Amino acid sequence: MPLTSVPLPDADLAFDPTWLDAAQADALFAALLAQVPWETHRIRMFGRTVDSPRLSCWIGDPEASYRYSGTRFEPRPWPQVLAPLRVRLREAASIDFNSVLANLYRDGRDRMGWHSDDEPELGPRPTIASISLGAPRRFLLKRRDGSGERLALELPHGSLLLMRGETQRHYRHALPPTARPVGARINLTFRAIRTRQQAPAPP
Ligand SMILES: O=C(O)CCC(=O)C(=O)O
Ligand SMILES: [Fe+2]
Repeated sequence: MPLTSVPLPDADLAFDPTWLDAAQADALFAALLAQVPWETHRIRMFGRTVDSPRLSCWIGDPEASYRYSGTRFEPRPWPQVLAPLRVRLREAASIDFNSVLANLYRDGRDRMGWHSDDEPELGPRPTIASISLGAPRRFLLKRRDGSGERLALELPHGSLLLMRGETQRHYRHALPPTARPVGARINLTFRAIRTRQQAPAPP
């Protein structure tokens, strides 16, 4: 299926529920589960540093280090299985993604709280390409201005969601826990990090 635009005011979302076919998605899920050095990231929440309620791994080109939630992450090298995906995404989104945050939600208790992907390294209008594998989970977007504008999207195995333009500026997103018995889910959020060489000169 082609990427189709998802209507949401002042956001720019494009979605393809079957971007990867089932066989590709199955193979990728199994390879990532086995090969990625999954770890518990420490994140800052309400002034305290706590364990993130999921497993993660920051992967990228050597210069693509990233600071989020008060911690600096040096990238792990790209696993082989992600190389063709990176090429295909570059064509689909016209962006040369140099890094990816991989997340493993072990079961329905693992989750991600409300946030925007608005770190300065991402630039003012970042494109983020989010691939979901494994158990389908609900992804929520909520407008930051308190107007109540919101959207829920079910992200199935093999789907691709692009968040572009002003989406991060106007919306937060979250992956809530679920009481339903669900299996593991892997999410890959490809990002283009501005490296020191590309950063604009200070005034
Ligand atoms: O798991 C997801 O679908 C979203 C993850 C996310 O928003 C993030 O890692 O920044
Ligand atoms: Fe995010």
